[in-house]
Amino acid sequence: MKIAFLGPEASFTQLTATQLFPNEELIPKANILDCFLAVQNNEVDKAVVPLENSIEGTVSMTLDYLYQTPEIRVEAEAVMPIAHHLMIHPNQENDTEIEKIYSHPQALAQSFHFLNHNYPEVTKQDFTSTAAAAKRVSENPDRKIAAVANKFAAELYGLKIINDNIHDVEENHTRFIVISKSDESFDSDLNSSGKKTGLLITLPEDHAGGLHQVLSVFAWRNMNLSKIESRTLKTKLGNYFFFVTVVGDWNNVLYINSIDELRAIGADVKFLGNYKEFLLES
Ligand SMILES: O=C(O)C(=O)Cc1ccccc1
Repeated sequence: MKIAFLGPEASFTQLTATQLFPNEELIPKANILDCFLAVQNNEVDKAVVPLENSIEGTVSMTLDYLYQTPEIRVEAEAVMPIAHHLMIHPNQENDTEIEKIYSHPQALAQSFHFLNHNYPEVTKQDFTSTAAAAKRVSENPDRKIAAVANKFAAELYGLKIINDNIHDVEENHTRFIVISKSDESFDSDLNSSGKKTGLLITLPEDHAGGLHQVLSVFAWRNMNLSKIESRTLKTKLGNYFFFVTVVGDWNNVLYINSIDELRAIGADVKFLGNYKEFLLES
């Protein structure tokens, strides 16, 4: 089986994909869209992409492509502890005046206060992943640049860690999803905290109590929501869709009928799947 992931090697997504799929062929992709396209074009069977972080929140690209690619579903979630380190090329002295710091925007945001306090004048530049940033630093031994990435990236790309554990909140976790076109969910012996269901909901038309009506479909059935996030529909300022997750199995008629009731009140619903949440170790 082929599994795409947000690469290159030693990205946090690869660490996650390796734990979920230790015996499968893992294929690095340059960005999150390419992971979705690889699944859509049947180049791979599944892909692993980041969905949200406990400090920085949702990875909006992932939500957007879930919405924009109707045939793609979610097979599993995996939550992984995240530690960021600042690293430079070993040719550079430890006290080098760093001129630029590269990383994934989520990693720069998760380390914002540290970087702002210790490297206030240094330009921060977004990269497609932490590992891509580390790789770029390794390819430029003469430049005064640094990357925010994990310790495996430091090791793989031969970089020297000059500040470790620079994430602003010690408790830092990222949730990843496994996407595919399959209706089946992914199972494994890994630690799991249980099942949940992902839904994408668009409200009928703007009217008072519209969102309340949608939420009441879940409330009277005693369905517990663990996340609700609005995201722009990109049609017009002020138009949104909602990403909702419901705790538990999807095996009783009350839960199953909730989709019909949502559609009956005029909402558009995409069922992303009923899947396990796995808890990984770094
Ligand atoms: O950039 C990476 O290595 C990723 O896999 C995305 C990411 C970035 C920051 C925290 C968790 C995941």
